[in-house]
Amino acid sequence: MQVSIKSYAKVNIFLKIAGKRENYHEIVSRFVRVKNLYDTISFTPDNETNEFNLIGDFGCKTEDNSIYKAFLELRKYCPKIDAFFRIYNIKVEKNIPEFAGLGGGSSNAAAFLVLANKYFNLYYKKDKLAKIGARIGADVPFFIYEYDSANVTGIGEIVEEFKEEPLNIEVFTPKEIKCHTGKIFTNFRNEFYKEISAKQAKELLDLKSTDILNKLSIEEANDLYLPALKEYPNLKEYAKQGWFFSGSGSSFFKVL
Ligand SMILES: C[C@@](CO)(OP(=O)(O)O)[C@H](O)COP(=O)(O)OP(=O)(O)OC[C@H]1O[C@@H](n2ccc(N)nc2=O)[C@H](O)[C@@H]1O
Ligand SMILES: Nc1ncnc2c1ncn2[C@@H]1O[C@H](COP(=O)(O)OP(=O)(O)O)[C@@H](O)[C@H]1O
Repeated sequence: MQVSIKSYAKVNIFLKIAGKRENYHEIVSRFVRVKNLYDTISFTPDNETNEFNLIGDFGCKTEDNSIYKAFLELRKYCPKIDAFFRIYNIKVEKNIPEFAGLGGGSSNAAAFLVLANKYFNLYYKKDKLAKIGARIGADVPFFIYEYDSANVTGIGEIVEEFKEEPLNIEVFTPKEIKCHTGKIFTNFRNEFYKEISAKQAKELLDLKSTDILNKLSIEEANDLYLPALKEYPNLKEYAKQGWFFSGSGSSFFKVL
């Protein structure tokens, strides 16, 4: 019986905005899993609290944790997990930095759903798990599908596998800069707003990740880079030649 799972980080090879949807923005993006950066989530049978017990080095309260939110969503479909998680802990070995544009919270929620689906023999299809996951965070559906590389559109709910050779990605996260996604989108909307055309979007979505990075500058690849730089000017110090910016930051990455 599988009792643990790797919860990978992602980077956005490119991230363009295609429009507004209420308080959110529609994205056009290539997501790639980072195979050498992951948390490990395990179910361990030594919970003596008789209540939901999440163990790990998190920067937020359990009630705000994406894994707890995923547990609450899944419990609506499968009430028996409530009793199970009074006896079992959820233990997380945390390696992915938070507020880093690496999708750690979303990845953890998705990994929990994928592991629970197997552990409890639920046999939910990926599409159903992705719909459950989308209620927790925009990037959760991508991680549910477990693709190495995918085109992600909408507000993260449309995920299409992109077949390409596996990429070896190096990530650098400036420790002292914690990027707040909401604030960066607000900057984008107020001062940097632009939309990618359907034609430009298709061109990027069809290109291999390495070709995209050879073609675009850091500013061109990620529409949130300049709004992030406005909010956190120190980011500039880390923007070395050949490095790109992931999500709403603060991580930079390059393909080795
Ligand atoms: C833009 C991405 C790309 O991967 O950035 P990172 O979080 O990885 O940096 C993600 O889709 C982010 O997803 P996630 O981090 O789940 O965003 P949320 O917490 O749901 O959103 C925080 C806030 O950012 C804004 N927001 C978020 C996503 C989106 N597509 N449009 C938005 O305008 C909204 O104001 C929202 O209230
Ligand atoms: N399991 C989790 N792991 C990491 N961060 C989490 C988790 N659950 C909730 N969060 C919260 O999510 C926010 C940052 O999300 P995260 O996914 O780590 O970064 P980013 O959105 O930059 O990719 C923070 O407020 C963090 O405390």
